[in-house]
Amino acid sequence: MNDQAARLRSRLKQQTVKAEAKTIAVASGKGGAGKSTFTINFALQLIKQGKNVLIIDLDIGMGNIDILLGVTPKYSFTDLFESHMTIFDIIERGPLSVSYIAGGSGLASIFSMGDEKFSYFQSEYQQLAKAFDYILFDMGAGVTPDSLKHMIAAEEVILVTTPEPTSLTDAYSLLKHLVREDPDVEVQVLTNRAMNEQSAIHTYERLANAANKFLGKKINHMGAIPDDRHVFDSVLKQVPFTLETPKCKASKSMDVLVNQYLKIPSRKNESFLEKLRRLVQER
Ligand SMILES: Nc1ncnc2c1ncn2[C@@H]1O[C@H](COP(=O)(O)OP(=O)(O)OP(=O)(O)O)[C@@H](O)[C@H]1O
Repeated sequence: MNDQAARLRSRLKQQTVKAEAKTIAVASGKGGAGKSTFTINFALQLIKQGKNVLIIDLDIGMGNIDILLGVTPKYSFTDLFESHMTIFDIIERGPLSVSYIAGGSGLASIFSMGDEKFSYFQSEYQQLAKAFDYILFDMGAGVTPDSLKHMIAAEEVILVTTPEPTSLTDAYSLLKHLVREDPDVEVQVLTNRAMNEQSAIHTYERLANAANKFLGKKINHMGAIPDDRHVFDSVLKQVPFTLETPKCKASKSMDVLVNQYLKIPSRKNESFLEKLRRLVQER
């Protein structure tokens, strides 16, 4: 066990009984909507509010959380299963000590893995859920049967879309799949790269009206992040924009968004692990 893993474990031991982490899947229909950029900056804003946050990159093969964080991951979930490392051994740390795990193919195959591996995963994940307040899954773009199950196992899906019609159409298509899989899925829409507030509201309303009319589904608006040149610049520098330019338009909107988000009461029925277990049994 390395030093970092030992420190994480000891932090866990010092904690008294604490509610389990809220597991959130951040997804988008179309690639490039800003899902990874949002995930990182959302995590950092939550950390600034005193929360412990872990990001798990599930964008297999195309994951770019590490690049955006400027971190080179040594391990991934594959090492958990193949090399029998513990979950705390494979966690990397980024800015503001944000925790990060590269998903690798290890976690993607969760719905087809054997009982022994799944049972090991459950016991390790249980520890994660006790050590963190939020666990954010950065989902890959596109839809597979396994990624859909993964998303509905999460307590909430944050659906990132831009105002572009192609992004909205793909977001609706993902929503349709999610609702088919689980009509009760909790969805928060994040409008990214909005030119102004009106455009953000219009984008959300188009999606919400279609969801209501054709799927009978109510979705929520989490908020909007404007299109901001500082976001692009921060990606080039590999420094998250909320750290690089905390006063820019996009950072200010993240402040508002996170403050509002933390006021929403959690609607927890079933934990991620409970739901995952149920979905694995149904396979
Ligand atoms: N609010 C914004 N303002 C300006 N540019 C933005 C904004 N959000 C994202 N971008 C730009 O869009 C690019 C793509 O963002 P990001 O990598 O987060 O998308 P993604 O949805 O995770 O893509 P993929 O699914 O393909 O991994 C970023 O590199 C950044 O330059």
